[in-house]
Amino acid sequence: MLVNLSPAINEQLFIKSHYGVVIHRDFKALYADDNYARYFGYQSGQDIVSLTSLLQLIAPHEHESAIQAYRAVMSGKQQPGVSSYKNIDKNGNEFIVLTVDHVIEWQGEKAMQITIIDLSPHVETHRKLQASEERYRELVDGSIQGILVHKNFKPLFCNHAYAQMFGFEDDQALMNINSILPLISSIYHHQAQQDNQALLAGKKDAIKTESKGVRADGSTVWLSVLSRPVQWNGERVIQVTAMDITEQQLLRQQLEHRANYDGLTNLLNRRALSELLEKQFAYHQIHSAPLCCVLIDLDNFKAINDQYGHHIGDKILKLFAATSKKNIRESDYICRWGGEEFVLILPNTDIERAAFIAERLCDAIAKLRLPTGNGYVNFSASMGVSSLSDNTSNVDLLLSKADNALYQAKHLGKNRVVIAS
Ligand SMILES: Nc1nc2c(ncn2[C@@H]2O[C@H](COP(=O)(O)OP(=O)(O)OP(=O)(O)O)[C@@H](O)[C@H]2O)c(=O)[nH]1
Repeated sequence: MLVNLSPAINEQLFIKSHYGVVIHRDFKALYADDNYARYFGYQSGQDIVSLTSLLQLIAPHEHESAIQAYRAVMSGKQQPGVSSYKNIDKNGNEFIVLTVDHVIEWQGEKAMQITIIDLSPHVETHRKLQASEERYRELVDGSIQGILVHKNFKPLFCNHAYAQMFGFEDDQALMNINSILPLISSIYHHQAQQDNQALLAGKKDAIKTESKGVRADGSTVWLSVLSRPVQWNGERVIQVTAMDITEQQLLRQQLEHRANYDGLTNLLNRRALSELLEKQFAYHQIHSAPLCCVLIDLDNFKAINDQYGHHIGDKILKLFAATSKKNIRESDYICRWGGEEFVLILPNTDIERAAFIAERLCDAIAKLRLPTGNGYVNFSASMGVSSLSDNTSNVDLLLSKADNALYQAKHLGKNRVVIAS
């Protein structure tokens, strides 16, 4: 396009412009406005006109392409257009400008008019955005909460805390994996997939869960997780915020264990068994299924304690517990009822079978020999067996029937099993 412009019009048009304009022939400036001059650190357009060559303002490695483009456009081989150049100001600082070329007539001859557009406001905005992204990154990286963004479990972003929580060397190592599903314990996969779909479909705003994670070395980590949908490069994806609650979880498990298990024998304690017995009793009554209970009392325990000491008494209690566990099924329950008294619960077991199990345990106990500092010690147990029948209306009755049978076993000479009548 050939545009005719007089120097006066040029002056009026460009002097207050946000663009800088230069007109040149073979890179010798014929005219430059003050804006153009200022981009390059000069005072006025006249300073540019005084330069030997405009190539001084272009990065040396771009000289050749600038010259070729000039020749092609001036000869009509190439249409004038928009390009970007790396320019150099008076102080040697490099900056990138957008240039728009026009072929014009200047004082009767063709010349090249270049309008340069100052990209610095955009560059500044970009720089500020980058700075704010860096601040965000610092904030996120400084967070003790693990933060991860994923799309259908493919990681898009994660902070140091998240990578560390899962035992990765750094966040990049975690970002290299294709899916975070292997970092979730398999029993939680189905739930994780359902939650992911519900969040992406907008059925839920956020989901808070506790889940078990698998670290890079295969060990487990307990997490409190908040998942919510976020926009990420124009896409709806999931942001996960996770807290490592392994310590709290272990503490909770320990407290739960302490509340339900006896500290010495690690058998269920009386409180836990009372609850369990109520449930079993109701279930077996409803389903008319056989349920038996065996009350067990170690014989002459006071004498053992007196003769060998309390610590040997404790060892016997532990040995009894271990032996009992070996002699019952997984579905049976053994509990320390108190002192040297124990209760065995045998679900879905009729009285004949229960008597057989009790006899077998009684024999096994009687055969045990515990070494002490003063030779070996033998011990025995007496047992009373009761079963759920039509006239057993509650748990207490089931236990008291077993207790009566146990009393008879003691009365008959101990180290024996008596079945409640
Ligand atoms: N070592 C030890 N002894 C305990 C523990 N709990 C209860 N005992 C003791 O168990 C003994 C039970 O004594 P008794 O109730 O008289 O019964 P026994 O000596 O076994 O007599 P029989 O039941 O008639 O055979 C008491 O001396 C309690 O101190 C315990 O945790 N460890």
